[in-house]
Amino acid sequence: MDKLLITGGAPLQGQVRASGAKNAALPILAATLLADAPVTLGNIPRLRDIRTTLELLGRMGASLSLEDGCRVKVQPRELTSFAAPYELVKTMRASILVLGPLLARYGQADVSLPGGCAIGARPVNLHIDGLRAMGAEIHVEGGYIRARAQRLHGARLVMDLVSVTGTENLLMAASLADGETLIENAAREPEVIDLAEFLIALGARIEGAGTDRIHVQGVERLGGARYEVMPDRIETGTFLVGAAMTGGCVTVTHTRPDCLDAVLQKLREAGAEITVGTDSIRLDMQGRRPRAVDIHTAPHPAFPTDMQAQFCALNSIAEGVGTITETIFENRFMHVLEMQRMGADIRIEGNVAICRGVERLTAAPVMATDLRASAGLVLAGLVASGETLIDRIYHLDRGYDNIEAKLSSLGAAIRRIPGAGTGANR
Ligand SMILES: CC(=O)N[C@H]1[C@@H](OP(=O)(O)OP(=O)(O)OC[C@H]2O[C@@H](n3ccc(=O)[nH]c3=O)[C@H](O)[C@@H]2O)O[C@H](CO)[C@@H](O)[C@@H]1O
Ligand SMILES: C=C(OP(=O)(O)O)C(=O)O
Repeated sequence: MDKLLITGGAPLQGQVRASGAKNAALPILAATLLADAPVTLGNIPRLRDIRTTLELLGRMGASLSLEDGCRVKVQPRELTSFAAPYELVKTMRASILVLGPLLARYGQADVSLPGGCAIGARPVNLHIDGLRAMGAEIHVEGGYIRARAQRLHGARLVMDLVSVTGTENLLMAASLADGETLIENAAREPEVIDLAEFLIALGARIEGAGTDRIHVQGVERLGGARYEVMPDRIETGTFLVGAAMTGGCVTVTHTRPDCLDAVLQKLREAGAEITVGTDSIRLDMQGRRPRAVDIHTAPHPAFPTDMQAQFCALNSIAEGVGTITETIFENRFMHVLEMQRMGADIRIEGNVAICRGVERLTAAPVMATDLRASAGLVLAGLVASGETLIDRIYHLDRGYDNIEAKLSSLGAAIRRIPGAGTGANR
């Protein structure tokens, strides 16, 4: 297994380009199952989850080709399999996203219960309940969701709680269902809007994406389209936090400032000077130490849980005390234990982490436990004195496009140490 070795101390300086968003690219790739004409997708990030998804769709019989590393061409073809097998999707949460499209277009799906980051129980009851309300027969047995439907029909779906992939699955299914669907208490995440815009480009009739009430009028067929995936707001935010923690100055280009309001607000509170352009964000810390901030994660447009670990890292070296309240996932403080090993003064009380900033973290061997925990540890390593060795970075490779090259280009001393049989990890 590959590891990352980071020598802390260098301020991040310069310009870095945001990649396409993992959490938009994955549902959009799943949605190509709905199209009956060629699709070309641009701005696909180079990530392990993307490769897994391409392999999954390929094994089902879909014809996909990856060009220049970031463009995917899909030719319409009848599928030969409607299964997402456990051995392939066990590492990836987003595999659940093929359920809605397979049912809506082919009337059958056998999808392994998804894996992904171990940050909580993460049930998929809302996906299943919604599809049942649209006429599907669904059994969960042997770790698989086995679903069948003649043709899905529209329904009024009231989501018990806000679910991003739940909303996305139901949105895709409703696009080809018979009649009208209303999704109430829908997720408002920008990635849901991106998926809706892609579906609309294919010919879907969707109104209200980005609000908590999405209205879909099912159509008979969906055609082809060319579409550019939105930039990754979480990757963008991660680089900005890195700049804030190291007292540096970084401009992230090819990004979407409008999707990062809550994060930018917290960075300003931490003392950063932020300049927003049309598609760029510049953060200048002018060598200052950040001030600790209070964070409360919640569905968009509130503060994203996927930025929580990075702000935990920031608070760990900030001036003062900051509390972090995690309301989305019940087990998303795994990074705290590792940061404590680096000298962070963080106490966990239920779903609140109370961080008292220390002057300096000290390097230690640490273990990445999930994707954003890994990102938090990388940021901690950038400011720790000495050499931090991060193990199990396959989590990081699921969601960050070449993070060590991008951070190196900003002046960080970071390098990958290939493990035995390497290359396969990335
Ligand atoms: C691939 C992808 O886009 N992943 C993102 C997506 O995950 P994901 O879509 O899995 O997260 P959800 O929005 O569904 O989860 C929110 C909460 O709802 C619960 N829940 C969800 C579905 C369900 O059927 N039943 C249920 O109880 C979950 O356990 C969690 O506590 O949104 C999360 C919340 O912004 C992000 O952290 C993930 O990066
Ligand atoms: C939790 C995440 O990913 P996933 O839902 O794919 O596990 C994430 O992107 O932070």
